[in-house]
Amino acid sequence: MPSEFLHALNASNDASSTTSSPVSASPSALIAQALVKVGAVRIMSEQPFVYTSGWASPVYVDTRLLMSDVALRRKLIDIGATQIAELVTRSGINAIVGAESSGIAMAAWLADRLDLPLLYLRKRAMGWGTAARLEGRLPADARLLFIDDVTTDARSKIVGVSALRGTGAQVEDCLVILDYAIYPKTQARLAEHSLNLHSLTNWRSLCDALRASGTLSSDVMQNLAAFTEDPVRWSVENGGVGV
Ligand SMILES: O=P(O)(O)OC[C@H]1O[C@H](OP(=O)(O)OP(=O)(O)O)[C@H](O)[C@@H]1O
Ligand SMILES: O=C(O)c1cc(=O)[nH]c(=O)[nH]1
Repeated sequence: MPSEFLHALNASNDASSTTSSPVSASPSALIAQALVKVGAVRIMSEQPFVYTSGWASPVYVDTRLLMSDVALRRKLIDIGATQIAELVTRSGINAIVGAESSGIAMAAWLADRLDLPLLYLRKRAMGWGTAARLEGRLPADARLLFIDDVTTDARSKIVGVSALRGTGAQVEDCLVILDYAIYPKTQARLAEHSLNLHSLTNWRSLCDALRASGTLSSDVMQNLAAFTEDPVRWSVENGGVGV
């Protein structure tokens, strides 16, 4: 992560920065506002962010900041639990798996709220056998919901879900806090692996929340618009990967 960035909005302990949300705001808009409010949306100043996957981007969303704000975290869990409760019942999901590292806290809170067993999936194996990346105990006839913080192109979700399926568990659903939902071929990639991606918010909702915050200059807004329009081209032109 580059050292220079500006926070998109003041941190949440600045009570004067609190803005009321319209009663009709969608869950996606509410989560986006919470991320902006907690200062989780970082916009590049000089150097682009380069994600672990190699994409260069003008934005980095640190959803982990929500962990430390009790009121916003509760709002996140309320919305997340409401959104997935029906899916859990309908699909017979009987355990939740968090992705190391940023998915674990969210997975734990949701598992607790929904009275479901919790496991987490390591990035690398520690131990032996098909469950070497998995911590916790799978229930019988495991049917899992995989939870992570963010998705760009979904490649790491597919790798994670393949590992989970290798244990014999059924996994058809994945939940993230933020799905950028602008990277090409993501839907086709998910469909090819029979994986449904559910998200609590997306980049377009975040853009709306950023715009409403009134903190970004027109140059920054233009740069974000170019990224939104073509994130692959933006990445390549700024030293990141293109596929
Ligand atoms: O490939 P995608 O599905 O689009 O998702 C991108 C993943 O990359 C990041 O995690 P990272 O590997 O940096 O791990 P972290 O959770 O430890 O930050 C991010 O938190 C997502 O988990
Ligand atoms: O893809 C990533 O690595 C990534 C992007 C982002 O905005 N936030 C994050 O935590 N990870």
